[in-house]
Amino acid sequence: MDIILASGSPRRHELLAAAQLEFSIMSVDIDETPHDDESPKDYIQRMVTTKATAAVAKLNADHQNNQSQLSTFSLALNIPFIILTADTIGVLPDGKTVLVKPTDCNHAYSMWQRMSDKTHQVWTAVQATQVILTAIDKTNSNDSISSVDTIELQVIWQQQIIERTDVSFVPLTPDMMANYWNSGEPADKAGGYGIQGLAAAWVTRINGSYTNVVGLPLAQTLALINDASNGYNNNKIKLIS
Ligand SMILES: Cc1cn([C@H]2C[C@H](O)[C@@H](COP(=O)(O)OP(=O)(O)OP(=O)(O)O)O2)c(=O)[nH]c1=O
Repeated sequence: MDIILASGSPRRHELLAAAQLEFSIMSVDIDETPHDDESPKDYIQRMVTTKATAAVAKLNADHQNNQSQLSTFSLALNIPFIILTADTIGVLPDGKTVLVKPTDCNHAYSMWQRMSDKTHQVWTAVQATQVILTAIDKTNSNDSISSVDTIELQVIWQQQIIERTDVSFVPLTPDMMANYWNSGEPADKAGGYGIQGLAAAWVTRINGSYTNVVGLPLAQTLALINDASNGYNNNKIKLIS
């Protein structure tokens, strides 16, 4: 089943490629600001759902404007495919504080000081959204002239997983934090660090999936993709709308 990874994360591209899966890539741009007092679970589920909705809307809009990425993805009518979206956050030991990408140096320092010499968690949510390209009859019942059928993506199934990994840090000194910020690596990463990069020196141990920390729990994502493919093939999936 064709897969579109709706993500701008180079780490996610690399991880899915490591699974030797064929997939296409598109990016979506959404507001990732957490709501006040939003729980980590509510936030991360909202993120992957919003990214999936934005991806479907972008593909439909491009198609309507005849700039169809659908043709780019050579998607066929009535053949389902999967849109994968993901979101990674840090969660402090209080179980409530969400750690996203740092807005600036001070924000990074404030997160790191609360992670220093402690164990936090990294959560990644992944959503598989199965869509199908269908011809929609837009006949207007108020007049006898039916408009030309249009082709639209319809969601027929979606499922989310959330994977959690414990990550323990060494005590962080001001020099360690300053040097790391100046490396430029923290800017585009949840919690302001990359375990696969220079921050590997900060990690004493993890408990759980390593790829989940990097941004895509690979074994679990492959199981989700299989669920979607097998579900459709075994006619377990009914059209949602
Ligand atoms: C904790 C951690 C996060 N990250 C990255 C993974 C994600 O790319 C990023 C979390 O931000 P996300 O918003 O999850 O992802 P993104 O904005 O990079 O990409 P998109 O929303 O388009 O899918 O942090 C690492 O690379 N290494 C790490 O150790």
